[in-house]
Amino acid sequence: MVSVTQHRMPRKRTYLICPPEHFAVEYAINPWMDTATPVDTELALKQWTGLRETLLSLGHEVHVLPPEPGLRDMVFAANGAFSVDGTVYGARFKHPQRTAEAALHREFYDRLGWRYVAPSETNEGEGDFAYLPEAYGGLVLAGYGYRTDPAAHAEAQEVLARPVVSLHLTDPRFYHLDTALASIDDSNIAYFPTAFSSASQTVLRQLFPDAIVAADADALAFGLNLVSDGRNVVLPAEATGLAKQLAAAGYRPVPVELAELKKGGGSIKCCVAELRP
Ligand SMILES: CN(C)C(=N)NCCC[C@H](N)C(=O)O
Repeated sequence: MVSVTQHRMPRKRTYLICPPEHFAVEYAINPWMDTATPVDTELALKQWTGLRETLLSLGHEVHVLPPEPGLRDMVFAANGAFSVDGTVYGARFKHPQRTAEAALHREFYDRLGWRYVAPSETNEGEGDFAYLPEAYGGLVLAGYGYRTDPAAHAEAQEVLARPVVSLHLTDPRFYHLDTALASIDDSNIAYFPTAFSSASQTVLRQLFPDAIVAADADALAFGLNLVSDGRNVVLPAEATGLAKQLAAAGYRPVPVELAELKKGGGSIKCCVAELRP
């Protein structure tokens, strides 16, 4: 019998998502992508619609970015920017196949009237940046090793005026921070230690002694590619062990099936950008 120690309070969020109407695997820029494996775009769209309905049913505000023909990975909306307190640090994609997405995200924030800062350094938005508003007065965690250049961490710190902690990703299967680490509420995280260098593991242990540590099977099921409102944790249905750990810690796991998008190397969090006014 699991004892729940705490009742977690949700906080209403605003999200940006983009339908996988043009999703396909026509190039391979991460170890999960295989151009020989066919993609069922209709199934991807059906699963994505389930994700959208789940976010709405939890009471969140959801904006939809129109997809652009030819931009196969645009469904992974989290990579388009990173915002904190109404300031948007724009993305600059590493791979040319995704470069054009950044301007479409910029247009979205311009329409909202948010302050948008164009980056000089390569960075893939919320794929490699996470924000914890109540940790240490407001802390940014940032990944590097595969996509985002460490120089972008210093740039983000200047733009967002929040301390940025650099974390070194060392396993190519976990090529973005959000494949290996997630904020589960405003001050705590869940993560998969062995995706990080041993020095970064030490830093994470020091900063987050109460973190939930994911097992290999859940991390490989992209279990950490989750979206949490502080109580409801929307995570891939395959990550059953992590769901149990979260429930034991007082969170409410909300499993969602999104397996078709895993063929592109992403899951729930990759599809959901959080807008922080
Ligand atoms: C959690 N992840 C990895 C993301 N935040 N984004 C997914 C990007 C997938 C895309 N094919 C790419 O390789 O860029």
